[in-house]
Amino acid sequence: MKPADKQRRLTLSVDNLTSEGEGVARLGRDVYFVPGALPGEEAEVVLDGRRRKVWQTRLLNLIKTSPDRVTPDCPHYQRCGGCDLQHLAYDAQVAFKQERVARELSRQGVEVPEWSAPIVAEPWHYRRKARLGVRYSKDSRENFVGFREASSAHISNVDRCLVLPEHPALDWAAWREQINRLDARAVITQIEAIAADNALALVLRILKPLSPGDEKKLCSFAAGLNMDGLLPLQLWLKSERDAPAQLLWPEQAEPLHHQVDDLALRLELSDFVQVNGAVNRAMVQQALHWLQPGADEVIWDLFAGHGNFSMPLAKRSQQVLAVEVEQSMVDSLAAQASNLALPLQAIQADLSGAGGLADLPEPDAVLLDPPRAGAAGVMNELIARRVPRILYVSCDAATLARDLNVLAAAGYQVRQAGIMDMFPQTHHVETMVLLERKAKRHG
Ligand SMILES: C[S@@+](CC[C@H](N)C(=O)[O-])C[C@H]1O[C@@H](n2cnc3c(N)ncnc32)[C@H](O)[C@@H]1O
Repeated sequence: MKPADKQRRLTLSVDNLTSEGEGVARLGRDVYFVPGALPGEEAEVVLDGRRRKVWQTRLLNLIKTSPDRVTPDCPHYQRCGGCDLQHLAYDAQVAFKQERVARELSRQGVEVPEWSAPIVAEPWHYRRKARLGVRYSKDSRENFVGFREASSAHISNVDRCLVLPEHPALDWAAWREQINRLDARAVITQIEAIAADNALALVLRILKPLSPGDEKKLCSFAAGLNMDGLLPLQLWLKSERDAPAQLLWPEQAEPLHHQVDDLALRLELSDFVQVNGAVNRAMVQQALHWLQPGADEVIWDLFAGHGNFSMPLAKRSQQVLAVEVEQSMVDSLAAQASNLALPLQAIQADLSGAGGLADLPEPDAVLLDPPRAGAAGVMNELIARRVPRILYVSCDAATLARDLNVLAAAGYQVRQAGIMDMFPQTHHVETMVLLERKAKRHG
């Protein structure tokens, strides 16, 4: 890009959104991405570089606005890298996500007979797990507590995050002040919040052990944040990435759990947990309803985590095999199933290949819920085993479409599909698809 281009201002008509929620405009043969602009809007922009034949731009001014535009509620919206769709009305966010997943599947030639109604819940204060960065600036002698900025690795201060639960212990301005009072103000690098159903755990990452004086200050701060009628607080310290966290306050803490399908599922601090409790509960119910696990059936739950799907499945079926790569989740899932005398076997295996599945008994149905990279490593095994029903839960529409395309080529048909708005105010979307193996025609 020539220096003169960098100054170039243009007026563009936005007619679409990228899968990341950025506006798309076309002028002649050129394509422009306009972050922050919506379809139907006319935007004055300045060019910001060219990547893979697409012009990146910076929005200067809106000449015409969309009726779907709303004023973002969060004062940190422009800088925080988190909620990138706050300028779009909530109903329109859901419609955009639905349209985007449908487009992705249809581009891969995957036919969906009918889309179920999206699963939605409260669009704010839904997030039960988040990690905030903490940084001490020697120059200004102040602490920053917040999220990483959208366009850099900087931590910008956040006072309150509107997608986290409303709780005094999640007042980051108060934490900033508190950390500034500690001798160890430069030693704390991160705060992780985990809002379970029975307690709110905050885990402070520290580079060095705290002095007894600092520990005392933190304990009395935590005690002041613990109020009747609110989730009880737990304060933990974690010194190294793989070291277990140590409880600092109170002296004893209840194990964390969250409610799914009448089960209080045990949650360890490091476990993966679906971030939106209400959407998760509805998602698990929909999965059970669509998959219809039979009492005499063998079900595989692949990428099982801490048993979000496999424990409810094990209440209904003869045998559930839950496969997960993280040994800690496998161990705690096995212990829980055994305590409740549920017919669940937890198996540690890396599913980037299908080796771990070779010795498992034939499944009547398989539920899989992989990370964003998808489940390419297990597709051939599912096809070779001629699994009759497959329920695929995905947080990435592109890898979902890729994997469904492989299953469709092997004779699977989509029976039901629907999106779940697990991450309101962001462009992220969760999708559930039920597939069945087509019966072979005879004669
Ligand atoms: C999207 S989470 C779903 C977890 C669980 N189904 C739930 O609903 O909470 C994906 C899970 O896959 C696990 N995972 C990631 N890569 C894996 C791999 N290569 N093999 C097996 N499990 C893997 C992660 O540890 C995580 O628990």
